[in-house]
Amino acid sequence: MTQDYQYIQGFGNHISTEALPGALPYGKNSPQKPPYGLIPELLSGTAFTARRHENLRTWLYRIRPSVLQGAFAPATGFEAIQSAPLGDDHITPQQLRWDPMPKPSGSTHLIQGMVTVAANGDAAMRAGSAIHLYSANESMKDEYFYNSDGDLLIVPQSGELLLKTEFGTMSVEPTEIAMIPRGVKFQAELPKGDACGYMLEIYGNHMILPDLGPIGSNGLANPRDFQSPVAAYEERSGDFQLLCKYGGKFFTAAISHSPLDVVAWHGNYAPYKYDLKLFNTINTVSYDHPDPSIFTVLTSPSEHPGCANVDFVIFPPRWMVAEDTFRPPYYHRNVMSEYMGLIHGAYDAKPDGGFEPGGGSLHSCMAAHGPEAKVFDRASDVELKPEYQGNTLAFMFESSYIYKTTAFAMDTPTLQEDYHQCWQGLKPRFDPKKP
Ligand SMILES: O=C(O)Cc1cc(O)ccc1O
Ligand SMILES: [Fe+2]
Repeated sequence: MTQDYQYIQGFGNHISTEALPGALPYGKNSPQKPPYGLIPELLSGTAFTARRHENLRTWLYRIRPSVLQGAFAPATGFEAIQSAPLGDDHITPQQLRWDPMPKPSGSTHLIQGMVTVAANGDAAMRAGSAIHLYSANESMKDEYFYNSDGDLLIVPQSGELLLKTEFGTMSVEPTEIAMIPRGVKFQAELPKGDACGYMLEIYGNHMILPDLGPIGSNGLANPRDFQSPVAAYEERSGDFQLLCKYGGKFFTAAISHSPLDVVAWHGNYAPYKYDLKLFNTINTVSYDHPDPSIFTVLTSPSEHPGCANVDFVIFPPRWMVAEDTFRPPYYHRNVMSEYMGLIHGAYDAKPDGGFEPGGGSLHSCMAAHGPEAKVFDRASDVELKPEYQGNTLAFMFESSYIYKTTAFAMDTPTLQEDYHQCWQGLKPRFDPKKP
């Protein structure tokens, strides 16, 4: 049975939470003698001087400050995790698609089970993003991890992850997503065995909810449905390892206590989770196929207003009612690069095999794509009635910057060499005599 964890509702809130009563100092951040002898520590997610509405920071009240750790040394065993800028060896304009990744053979925890598919921008410049897959079969026990290079958006495809963080514990399962902000230390346990899924590492701006414009004040992902953990701490001593990714490289430091020793915290920089089942899906009730930006859950803005560093978009269960319309996604070429994954069910542009749960596709800048040939034929002739697309949950990481793929992505046997064939049977219907 899934244990219930406690959460605080709301996106971007200034939260106060304490695992022991009175652990938060009253009315000030750094008293000389904080309650319970705790030590205040500030975790900044934006520059001190970031504009107020973008400023993210949290005060942590912990048993030991984070400086109590050994010296970092390079860590091995994480070579599959790559960071931008990637080399140019694997650049291709080709449409790419992959089968699900095989499960690891040996014992593998979450971080050991990560492999990078593509990345753009530059981690050191805090611009762009990386797309990783994970497949794990073991809980992290004596290892804790934090990422200096970006936030981690975790999209489970199978299995539960119990994310024990400095801020408290979150359980995430398929249809839910979790965000672990840059710098937050955590450990992933697997309460129900094997787990796999996708991860978006965001080097650029933190994700926010998209503006709703004429939609009005409600809709899409509603802020109240996001959940941050309540404070929880462990006091644990032993020979542990603090793993860190910094500037694209992995490092490890010895640590003789659990860094998850935060007894209370207050602030607006915190991990959160969200259940995609709660997404309020808005779509046409007349004609034509709206751009998929209508399904944006979260967006990491670039410095160019309206254009994302990277968007997280979903294709949730929904009614299709458009009249006199080719209902599947239109054929298109996009300046934005589109990586798609499938959490469960089938995707309407590629329902006939090849795009499987756990698999992925990449249509990078200007790569032609759209429904496979059979879908084109079917959707061009089908009688248009209201239709519920129930068994589906696909998603897209969509970025302004070209994704470069990794050696893994291009050499893995899961890469489908014949992907482009799915379009080649398409027969033009052009008849100059039939306007
Ligand atoms: O390429 C895709 O399948 C994603 C997508 C879906 C859609 O409904 C419209 C445009 C688009 O890029
Ligand atoms: Fe597309």
